[in-house]
Amino acid sequence: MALAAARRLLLHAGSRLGRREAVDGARRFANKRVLVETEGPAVMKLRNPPVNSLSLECLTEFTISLEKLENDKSIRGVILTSECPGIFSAGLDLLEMYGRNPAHYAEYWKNVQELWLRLYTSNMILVSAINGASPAGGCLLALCCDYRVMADNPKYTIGLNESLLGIVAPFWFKDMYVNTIGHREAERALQLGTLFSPAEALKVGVVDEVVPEDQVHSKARSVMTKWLAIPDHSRQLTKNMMRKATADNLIKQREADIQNFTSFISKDSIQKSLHMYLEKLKQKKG
Ligand SMILES: CC/C=C\CCC/C=C/C(=O)SCCNC(=O)CCNC(=O)[C@H](O)C(C)(C)COP(=O)(O)OP(=O)(O)OC[C@H]1O[C@@H](n2cnc3c(N)ncnc32)[C@H](O)[C@@H]1OP(=O)(O)O
Repeated sequence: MALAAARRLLLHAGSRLGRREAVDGARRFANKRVLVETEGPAVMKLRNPPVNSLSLECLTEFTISLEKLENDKSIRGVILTSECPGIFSAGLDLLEMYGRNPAHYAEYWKNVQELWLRLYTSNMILVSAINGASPAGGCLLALCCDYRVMADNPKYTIGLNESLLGIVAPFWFKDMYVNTIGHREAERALQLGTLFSPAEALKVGVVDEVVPEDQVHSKARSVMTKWLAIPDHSRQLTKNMMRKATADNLIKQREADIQNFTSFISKDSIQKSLHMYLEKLKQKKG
């Protein structure tokens, strides 16, 4: 209830801010964690430092920004990228899944589902400019896009690495992975929790193109120009034909998926795995 009210407030605040910035001449709107520029091809920048983890607030602001873009009929495509140096997104926020209560887990998961459904079934053209590390939920965001351009920096990796954390990618993450890289590659990468270098990601099909780091944005823009040349109605119907079954698979069992996530993540053994993983992240800093 409190979260729904917060969402309404954010939506209201977001649209006020959007109007004010538009009056200033810069066609952009922003909330704290997502900046959207609508001059030229629309660009959505995640800015939730240090690592663009998808906290509940970040998910909410992302979903609201997307909703606003979908409602603006002049926007046909969006480039998704990051403002955090070296990080596209560290994925779901581990602190939303660790040490909380079942009601929180359920609320969080509902918002993860919501963002995924909106992104994956968006009528807009989505191109990701992957300018940094993109594990798990970060990879999920990229996989929702129609085209993925990644920076050629071997320090940046991408993939669904959930099994390394002692957790399991849900069936709809898996479905999208299979749709993108095929069953055999997905089966292997999911079990091993593979984080692919840009070159490997290109080879296996996790990304469509790898370019020098300073060209990621210009390449994403030129890809967008090419896609914008296709009539919307035929592209949208085709996208819908390709993606509907995968989205419907979640839509028909959303509540059961929330229950499943909540009971899985609440288990002592899973909480212990997450604790160990968080400790490992801390120790890495030394
Ligand atoms: C039935 C279904 C059940 C479950 C399904 C759940 C599906 C889950 C999907 C997910 O997305 S889980 C998240 C997976 N993400 C990761 O494994 C990434 C972990 N992070 C990293 O590998 C690195 O942080 C990095 C993204 C490569 C960046 O490295 P860098 O050296 O630049 O930063 P550092 O590691 O020092 O991190 C800074 C700071 O941020 C915290 N952090 C990192 N990732 C997350 C995260 N995903 N959530 C929350 N917090 C995160 C990290 O602990 C550091 O915090 P500190 O400064 O307080 O120590």
